[in-house]
Amino acid sequence: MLAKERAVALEAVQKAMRVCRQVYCHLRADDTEYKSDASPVTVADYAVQAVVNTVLAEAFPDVRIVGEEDARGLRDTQQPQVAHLRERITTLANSVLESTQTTEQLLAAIDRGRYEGGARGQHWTLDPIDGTKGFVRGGQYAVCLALIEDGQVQLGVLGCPNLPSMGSGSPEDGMGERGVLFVAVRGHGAYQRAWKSTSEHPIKLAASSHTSDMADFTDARLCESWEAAHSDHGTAARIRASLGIKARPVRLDSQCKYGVVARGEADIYLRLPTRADYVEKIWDHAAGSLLVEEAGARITDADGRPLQFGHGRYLSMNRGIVVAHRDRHAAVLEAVQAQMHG
Ligand SMILES: Nc1ncnc2c1ncn2[C@@H]1O[C@H](COP(=O)(O)O)[C@@H](O)[C@H]1OP(=O)(O)O
Ligand SMILES: [Mg+2]
Ligand SMILES: [Mg+2]
Ligand SMILES: [Mg+2]
Repeated sequence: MLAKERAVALEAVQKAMRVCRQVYCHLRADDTEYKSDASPVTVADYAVQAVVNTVLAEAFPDVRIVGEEDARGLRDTQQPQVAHLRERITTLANSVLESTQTTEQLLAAIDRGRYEGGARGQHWTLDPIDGTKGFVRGGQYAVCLALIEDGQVQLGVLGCPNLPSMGSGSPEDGMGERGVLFVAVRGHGAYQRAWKSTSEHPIKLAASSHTSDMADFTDARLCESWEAAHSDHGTAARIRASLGIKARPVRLDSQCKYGVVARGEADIYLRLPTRADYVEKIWDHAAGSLLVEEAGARITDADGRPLQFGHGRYLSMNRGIVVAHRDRHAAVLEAVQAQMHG
């Protein structure tokens, strides 16, 4: 069951987490730049994509990768900031790679992520740091790697360096031992494991239906994006009220939200469109979508359709995300549709 792909993906994400830990809360002003869509990208995003793509290419020489970042902005060495970024990326990536790579080799590795994806065959998708805003702000973030075959996610690995291990404090409050690795293989369950050593026994995960009474959502816990620009918090509040949910929402950056649903710490994840022109990217959801499915939850878009990963780099056939335990999903979706189209 994809034993080699699983082992290589875990090794790549563990190395990536070590890069993130070196930079997290130690970002320098010139470690971050802003892309044409005004979204941030840091030396860690680039270094992680270089590391993961290098590890994948060593194991699978003709590997195809749909990665969020590319090296176009890193080639004009006349720019002082570009020279700084190249130097930091090279130092960070080589601090975790087995064999030292030149800057040019690392930029070429970053650019291995330019595959366009599609409905046939096998490719990986990587968000080197999902929730870069959270990473820069000191919140949650995740390294997200998935293997897609004929448009269906078969393997997902989420590295969450700042998420508390099970039950040791809330993801929001910064207490307790931190750092977990989630892994799921289609048909073989969802697991959480320690991220530093692979020896510790993995914990099998199960999403929560939160109460046996299927009609009662009073004690349900809902998670959503920290960033109000990324998910419609107002409509989500109306949906919570219509379901009778009492608790305030847990707001977290990144695909960590899939992890807390998979391990039963949240019951519902809603991601409601804020802009008509925004299309979700496959790297923002592939790994987490399999994790929650293998933990017993159901994931659809806001129209109740399965996520479609076979249309290239974007989830162009889907709008919004609705995740809940498979026995609760229909009732949650009904409440979503009533508020979105009511
Ligand atoms: N308008 C938007 N709607 C949904 N997601 C968005 C929007 N703008 C950015 N994002 C993406 O949200 C992701 C983080 O999710 P979360 O808010 O749950 O932490 C980022 O990958 C970011 O993509 P990008 O990095 O391209 O800006
Ligand atoms: Mg980004
Ligand atoms: Mg992302
Ligand atoms: Mg990203």
